[in-house]
Amino acid sequence: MSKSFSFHISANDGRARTGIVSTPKGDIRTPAFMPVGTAATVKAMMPENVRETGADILLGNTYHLMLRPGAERIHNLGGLHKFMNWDRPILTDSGGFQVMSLTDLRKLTEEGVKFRSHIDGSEYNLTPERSMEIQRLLGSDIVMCFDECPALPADRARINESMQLSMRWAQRSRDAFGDRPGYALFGIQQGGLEQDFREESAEALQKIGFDGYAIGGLAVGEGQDAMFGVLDYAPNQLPQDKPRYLMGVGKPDDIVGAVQRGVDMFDCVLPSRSGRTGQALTRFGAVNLRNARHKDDPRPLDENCTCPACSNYSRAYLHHVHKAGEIIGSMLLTWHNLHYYQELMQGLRDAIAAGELDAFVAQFHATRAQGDI
Ligand SMILES: O=c1[nH]cnc2cc3nc(NCCN4CCOCC4)[nH]c3cc12
Ligand SMILES: [Zn+2]
Repeated sequence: MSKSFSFHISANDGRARTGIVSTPKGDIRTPAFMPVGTAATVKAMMPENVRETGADILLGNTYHLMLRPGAERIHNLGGLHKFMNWDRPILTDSGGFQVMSLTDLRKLTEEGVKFRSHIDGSEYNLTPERSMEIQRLLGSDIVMCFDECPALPADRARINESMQLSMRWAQRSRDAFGDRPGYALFGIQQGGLEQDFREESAEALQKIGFDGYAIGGLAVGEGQDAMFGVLDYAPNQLPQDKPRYLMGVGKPDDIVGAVQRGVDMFDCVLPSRSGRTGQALTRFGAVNLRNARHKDDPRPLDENCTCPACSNYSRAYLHHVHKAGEIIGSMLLTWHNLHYYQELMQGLRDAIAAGELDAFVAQFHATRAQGDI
């Protein structure tokens, strides 16, 4: 186990890279997908089973945990790893994005964001300094800067104003984080869909200096074409020897396209959230198990998948338990979806290492074009 935080790239294929992020809590194979453990749990999954799907790292949400059960409480109980029984790396977001997307009553100033809890209405004041303190109390291994992610569409003036604020907050986050060997602080690039603002943001972040760099401000409704348009240049604006993390992404084809463009780390609620709604994410694309066409189907969801859902149950059973609202329905499809995502990441890592990414991507799209039979 490494005592410090480091990133080693073992192979490149075009702009894509594969490697290892080493942390004192364990290694993270990249390209990596981080399951989202919002309220100290990856919903419907035991942590040992999340590990079984192949996850090296989880994401925790500062906003949710600060409201309930509280950062000081988790700290006093031994920290988030002990609290949720996950002893490998945890990345926590800074809370800013959730405040803006989950609360109505809020006030944004230079200082930070004042808001009322969506749970009990109590008032909070989240600043770069408080966000760093919360993530330290949680024991997060990779801490995210406190930033502002502007809602799109927004005019250039608004995007620039928001990016400049986020850069000032990045400096305050860096100053408040302090010197914590073994723990990492990632900066977050902003700038909307504007290449010049993103360049300016990347330069500002590099001047401050971070252990990794996230690409923020995307997956906020701009659509895949616009997102890929930004990814055609944004990863290259960031240091090539540090991890690049695309926040909130995404669907399997989003991830494949972003890996091709040089992104190393991902997080998204999609595989776990859709697992609870009866949507399976497979090699063939999305399959809605609530659809009546599965009612009498004795076949597995995917005969090539080795997850418990595909190994031991029929489509008919998955259809039944989702229609009946049985808890096992969420368990099985969440497990399958996370297993599929990790299998996709492993396939990408292997393809990059073998210099065969183009062939892998062609096969990925060809299989999806067949659709679900
Ligand atoms: O700039 C950002 N800064 C800090 N956190 C973020 C989180 C983010 N999450 C998304 N998109 C999430 C999209 N999800 C897709 C699945 O359904 C729920 C929403 N975009 C994001 C941007 C940022
Ligand atoms: Zn499966």
